[in-house]
Amino acid sequence: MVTYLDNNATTRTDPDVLAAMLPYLSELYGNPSSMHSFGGQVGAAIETAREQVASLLGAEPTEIIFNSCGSEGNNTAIHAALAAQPEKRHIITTAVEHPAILAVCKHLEKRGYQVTYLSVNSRGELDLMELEAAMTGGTALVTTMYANNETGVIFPVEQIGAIAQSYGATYHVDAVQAVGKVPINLATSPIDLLTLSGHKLHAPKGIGALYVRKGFRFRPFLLGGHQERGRRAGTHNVPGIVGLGKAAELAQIHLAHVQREAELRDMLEHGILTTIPDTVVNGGGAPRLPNTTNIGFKYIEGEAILFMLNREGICASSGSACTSGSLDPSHVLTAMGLPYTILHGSIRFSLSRYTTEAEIRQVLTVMPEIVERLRALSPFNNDQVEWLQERDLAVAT
Ligand SMILES: Cc1ncc(COP(=O)(O)O)c(C=O)c1O
Ligand code: FES
Repeated sequence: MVTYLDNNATTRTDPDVLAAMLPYLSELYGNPSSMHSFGGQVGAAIETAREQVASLLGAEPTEIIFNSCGSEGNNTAIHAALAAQPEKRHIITTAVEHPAILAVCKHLEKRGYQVTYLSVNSRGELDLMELEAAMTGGTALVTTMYANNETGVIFPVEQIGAIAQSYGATYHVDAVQAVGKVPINLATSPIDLLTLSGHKLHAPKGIGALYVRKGFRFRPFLLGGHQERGRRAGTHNVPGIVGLGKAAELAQIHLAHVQREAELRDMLEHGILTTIPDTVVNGGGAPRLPNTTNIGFKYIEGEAILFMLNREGICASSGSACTSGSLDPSHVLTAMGLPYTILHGSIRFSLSRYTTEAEIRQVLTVMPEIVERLRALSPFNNDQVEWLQERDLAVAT
């Protein structure tokens, strides 16, 4: 068994979710769009799932569109917001978004759109004055994450939405990391569009949903059949949808106990910071998700720590799974203006409701020795540490 502390990359499918899905992978294989009642009974299960997801978000079932993943939700939301106000050609986003937002924005810049990338401070927080200053009558869309996948830092979405609304811009929130970890009530919020992804909340991979506020002039992204009331073509992923519904129901129950995850996360942070010198929690001073910690270990490479942890059966990450194939430092930590040694020596632990105290103790037992060994081996000998400290100072100013 592994000690799995990479839940922001993906989560284990809850056994109850799997059990709810199984009939739809076997005997209940009908197509919900068919005229016969064999397919129709499957349609009823989809509507139950829609209610379950809506309930977790404080939304109405008709405001939920099922799709394939968070990336699809983000692409669709940007497309829909621009189509709703085609005369407006300006988008505001942040420098720390997931690639499923940033890559779309880069693409749109090539197509003539103007994109503003809001900066963050060293704690990963936005400056709402910078947002206000960037807003114009030509701003079609403000799109920000709810919580950052690498640091867990939470953005003030209600305030951002109020500003967007006052300029007549659509507000989209990438809530892939937030749903199931913090309470969300869309009934009373200025959010127009919101993305979620099943595999981050104990449903399987390949299922997601987009919330579209009632009355929003929505244009579909995938064209074809009339599924999802003409808003997303493609035969329904019935088992995935049923699983997402069950996962949403369980997440709602779990939200009441999420404090336990925060306590284990704090225990991990505190243990590392007090036993290992030259360590820092990235985004530590900001409001954060209860399950995430991103810790910088100065003078060593994050990848080397991950390698050593892996040999102990411990799964962590150096950032988002999408970009971890590259050795470039994280764009999120870079945007926070962190010094060179932290940029290269940071790793993320992300917990879930399955995380146990014994697992946290295991990490706390092995970590000091791993860091000590790597620092002893580090090409940054003491002279270079001094050189790096100078470089950090130069970068920080
Ligand atoms: C903040 C954020 N947005 C979007 C995504 C993409 O979700 P999916 O993997 O379902 O496409 C992720 C997943 O890593 C994420 O963390
Ligand atoms: S989709 Fe986000 S890390 Fe891969």
